[in-house]
Amino acid sequence: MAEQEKEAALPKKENFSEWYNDLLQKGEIMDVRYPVKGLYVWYPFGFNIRRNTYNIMRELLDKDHQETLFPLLIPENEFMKEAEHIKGFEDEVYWVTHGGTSPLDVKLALRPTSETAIYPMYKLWVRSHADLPLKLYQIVNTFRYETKHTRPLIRLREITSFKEAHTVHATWDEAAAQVDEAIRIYTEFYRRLAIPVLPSRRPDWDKFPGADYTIATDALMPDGKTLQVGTAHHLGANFAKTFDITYEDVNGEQVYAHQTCYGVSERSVAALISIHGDDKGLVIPPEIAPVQVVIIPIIFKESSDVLQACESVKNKLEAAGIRVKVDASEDRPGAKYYKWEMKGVPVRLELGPRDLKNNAAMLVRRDTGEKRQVSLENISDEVLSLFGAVQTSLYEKAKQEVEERIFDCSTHDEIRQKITQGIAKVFWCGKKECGLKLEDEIGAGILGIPTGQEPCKGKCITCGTDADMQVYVARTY
Ligand SMILES: Nc1ncnc2c1ncn2[C@@H]1O[C@H](COS(=O)(=O)NC(=O)[C@@H](N)CS)[C@@H](O)[C@H]1O
Ligand SMILES: [Zn+2]
Repeated sequence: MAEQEKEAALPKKENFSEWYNDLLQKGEIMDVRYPVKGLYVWYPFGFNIRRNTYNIMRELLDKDHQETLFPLLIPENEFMKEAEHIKGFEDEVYWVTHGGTSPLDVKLALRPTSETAIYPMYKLWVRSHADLPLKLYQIVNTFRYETKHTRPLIRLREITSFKEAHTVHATWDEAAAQVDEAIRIYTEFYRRLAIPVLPSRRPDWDKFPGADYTIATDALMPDGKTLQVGTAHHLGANFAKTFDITYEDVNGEQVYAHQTCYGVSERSVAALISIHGDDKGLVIPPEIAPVQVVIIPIIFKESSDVLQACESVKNKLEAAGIRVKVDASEDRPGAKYYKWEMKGVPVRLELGPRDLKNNAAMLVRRDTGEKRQVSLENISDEVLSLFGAVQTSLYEKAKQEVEERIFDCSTHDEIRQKITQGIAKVFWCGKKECGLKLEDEIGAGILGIPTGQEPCKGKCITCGTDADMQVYVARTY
């Protein structure tokens, strides 16, 4: 990568938008200079974070899903089969109309999501109840001609890391259970990234096109807006009827299957950068950090024994499976601290001649800045247990920040005021006109009905009749 040119300092995190955009560059996550709007380029360091992040997703899914890969191009006749789905995507889909200079007889959609690529094949693959449940996923790029403000990692026109799972079940209830399982998997996936998420059922007017209902997981970003970081949809038999996906049940009857689909994108990386980062730059949870420990030799005149000691500590840590780097470059130690703090390396070890004598090092924790002398005796165990402590501390800190920014509100003014900081919880009777009226009143959306909510009693904020649920209201990305 080009030398760290002397550039302006990273903006303070409280100027979240500028901080975020600048950090993508300074943290070598994504280069936004690609000459097509909404398309961005992963730096190798950022791509390494993406790889570690999606390895966790694969670990969780591979327990009872299988990964596969479907074509990118979808023929118009397939894409246009499911009416709701078309309505939801017709303004966003990119079309390929030519092969070379010859026009195609059937124009081809670039997948915005893959239902209409996969389900014609599911029709061929699903024959009997013995084939069910079928649980496949793929991690691909998808294309959506987003007309709202595009943003790297948050709203792209080429979604580079679209993990989409598509499952087929014998009954509506089994598909419903799978939607719950998908949300459980996402909640665990985000816990591993030290990100607390809020699962909620989207209001019907906000569900996925062609779905019976949608449950989403939202993360609360530092600017008080929520980011939809994962969604699970119960598709009922809607697509099965459109694509004729039936199976022979135990009585030899042909029965329509019931389906789900659930997706996560690189918004997962956007959320971890945004929630854990600070004024010095990235703070990366150890499990997904490309470099987990950086060793900085503190060299005076004589250097070989210090460098040797750094190398032996590196070998020791690597033997314990830790991703380590010794920065023996010509930079001053201070410049090195700045660089690796910007890149969010969880642990720094400073090793000088004095430390050699005591077989010790100065250990600096990136997330809290805490510095302490540690013995090099069992440095690997020390560092590994510290990783656990950092993970827990990042998660607890983020969880507390969310809990402090969910507010019970009973008036429109209160909601308007509180959603500048976070999420409002208001009573709603569940009637659509009340919900839409509320959204118009405050100029923000009903995020959803929190899943697993305790029964509660109150008055609908719009019509004043009895309400037994409180919904989240928030500004969203
Ligand atoms: N333009 C975009 N840029 C980045 N991420 C996006 C974009 N659009 C959607 N996402 C992410 O992708 C997830 C799944 O997208 S979705 O439309 O909600 N659902 C589907 O497409 C279903 N087929 C499940 S895979 C969303 O929850 C959101 O986190
Ligand atoms: Zn009402």
